[in-house]
Amino acid sequence: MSIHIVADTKSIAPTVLLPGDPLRARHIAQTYLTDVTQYNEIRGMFGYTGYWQGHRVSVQGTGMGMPSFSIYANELIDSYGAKRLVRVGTCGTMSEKLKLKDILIAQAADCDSAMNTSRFGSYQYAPTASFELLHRAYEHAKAAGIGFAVGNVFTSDQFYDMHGDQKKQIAQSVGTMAIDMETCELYTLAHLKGVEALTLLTVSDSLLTGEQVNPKERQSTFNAMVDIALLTLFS
Ligand SMILES: O=P(O)(O)O[C@H]1O[C@H](CO)[C@@H](O)[C@H]1O
Ligand SMILES: O=c1cc[nH]c(=O)[nH]1
Repeated sequence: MSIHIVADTKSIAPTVLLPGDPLRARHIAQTYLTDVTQYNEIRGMFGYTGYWQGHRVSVQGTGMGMPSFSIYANELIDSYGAKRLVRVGTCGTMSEKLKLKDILIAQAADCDSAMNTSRFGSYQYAPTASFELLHRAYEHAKAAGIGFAVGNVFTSDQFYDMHGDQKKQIAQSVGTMAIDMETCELYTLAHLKGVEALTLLTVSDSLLTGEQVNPKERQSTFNAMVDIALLTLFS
């Protein structure tokens, strides 16, 4: 048991999928897993454990932003023994190479959050994915013939940012492809705690054109990302 996840120690698998939206956690559990049990409902941040093709896996909603994400990732690792964490999220594209509904396999995360400044001071740490998971995700995405790219994500503290245009320009100048709000914390914690981590992000909107995936289409595009995540983890 931990403060924000109230579950038996053994009720969470060592491999955990992490969507921001707890309803996406429920969708993944209902669509992909068998023998599912719901282990958490504290604060509506649903968590489930079940089996995918015989492999035990959990899926835990994390909320939006690094502070919320960090609470769930810390507790999953420290109190429940999570060893492989894969974020299955959404992002806004900032690159012509990454279209609506494509998937970004995030190799590293830029960040404007104060969390790593408070950890590392002026040392500019580079939060990166686990190479092995990244490499497997790349192979599976290529074999699936889906639209995807491997590149950096900018993890921002602010969805509505008065300096958003300026930050977008900086991100684009260094080839960073998309924006989310959690990956920097996932990759940092994974390195600090010696576990494996990867982020896959479906492009839900474009910072270039203002287009958005409509809610009906969202589910099927999320499914392509979850397929890649599960194949990456278990085959
Ligand atoms: O769809 P999720 O996984 O929540 O990810 C993205 O969506 C939220 C913003 O709308 C942020 O959490 C961002 O990272
Ligand atoms: O963090 C996010 C996620 C999706 N789209 C955005 O513009 N930002």
